[in-house]
Amino acid sequence: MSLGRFSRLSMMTGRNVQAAVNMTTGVLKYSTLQGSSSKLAGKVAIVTASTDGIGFAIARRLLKDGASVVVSSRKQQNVDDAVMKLQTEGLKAVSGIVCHVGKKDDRTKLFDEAVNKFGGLDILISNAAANPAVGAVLDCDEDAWDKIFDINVKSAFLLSKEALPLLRKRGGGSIVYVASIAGLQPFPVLGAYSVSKTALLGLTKAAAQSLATENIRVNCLAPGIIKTRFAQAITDPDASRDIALQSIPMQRFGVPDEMGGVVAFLCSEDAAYITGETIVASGGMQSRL
Ligand SMILES: NC(=O)c1ccc[n+]([C@@H]2O[C@H](COP(=O)([O-])OP(=O)(O)OC[C@H]3O[C@@H](n4cnc5c(N)ncnc54)[C@H](O)[C@@H]3O)[C@@H](O)[C@H]2O)c1
Repeated sequence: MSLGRFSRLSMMTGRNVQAAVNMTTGVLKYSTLQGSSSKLAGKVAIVTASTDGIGFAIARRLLKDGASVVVSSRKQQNVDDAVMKLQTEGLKAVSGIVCHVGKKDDRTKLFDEAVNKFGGLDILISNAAANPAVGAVLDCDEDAWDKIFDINVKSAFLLSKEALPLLRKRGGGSIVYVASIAGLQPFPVLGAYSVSKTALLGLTKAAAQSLATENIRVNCLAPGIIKTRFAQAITDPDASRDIALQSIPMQRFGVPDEMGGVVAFLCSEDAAYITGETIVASGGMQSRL
């Protein structure tokens, strides 16, 4: 039967299921969206900076696994485009709102969106990051240092704090910080950024300890070099690409979907006994602290 004879209906019984009806026979045929499961069915997630790159891939994977997801970033147009793109893929349980993670009002609206659209919150993914300074850590000027720590660390801390009442209401939940392999082994040219990511490893452990008895798990993803706009300066020019590839045993850069899979695992029941951990996904790049 050719697909052309079917009209596609999305969202029949769940977010992971595509339904197609044969217009001649009226017979309904269901198929599961590629790479999807229902491991996160009934869960509500917020992903910051999720209209592009790793954040978008995380949002898409959580949706495919059955969660309802609020996507966000600083520009309304990017939010609208991301929501449209996901809905076009049949992932209808998505909502979007502008959120600059450094602005309290925006964070409040982000949480309100999850509550108003989907009834609560189970999963917080803190993914936003800024890096206005390139160079050795002690060459970083104060303004750049403050911006890096405001966005990469303080916002992750505040988002977690503000999410707690909602997670507690649901009897538990999952928080995942997106750090970097540079947080374990500083990149010389990303000095201050690397230190900010090291702080997230500490926040993961400290928050996980204090929330462990409340069924709220806190974990961290440390990506290696992943092909996104953020990493273009490394992955695009021939010279830097070749040098970077030499440091990766798998001899290739990661792709955002590979990060989405790790985060979805950390948020799922498969990771029910995992908290306070950082998972490095780097193609084997050396990582130590
Ligand atoms: N791409 C890589 O190689 C790589 C490696 C390790 C870690 N990471 C981390 O992964 C995460 C996602 O990065 P990416 O590679 O997808 O690049 P990206 O540029 O798509 O993601 C970073 C996002 O953060 C957003 N952002 C910056 N300031 C913000 C603010 N105040 N409020 C809301 N959003 C803000 C940016 O607009 C951008 O969309 C980041 O935390 C980054 O540090 C990326």
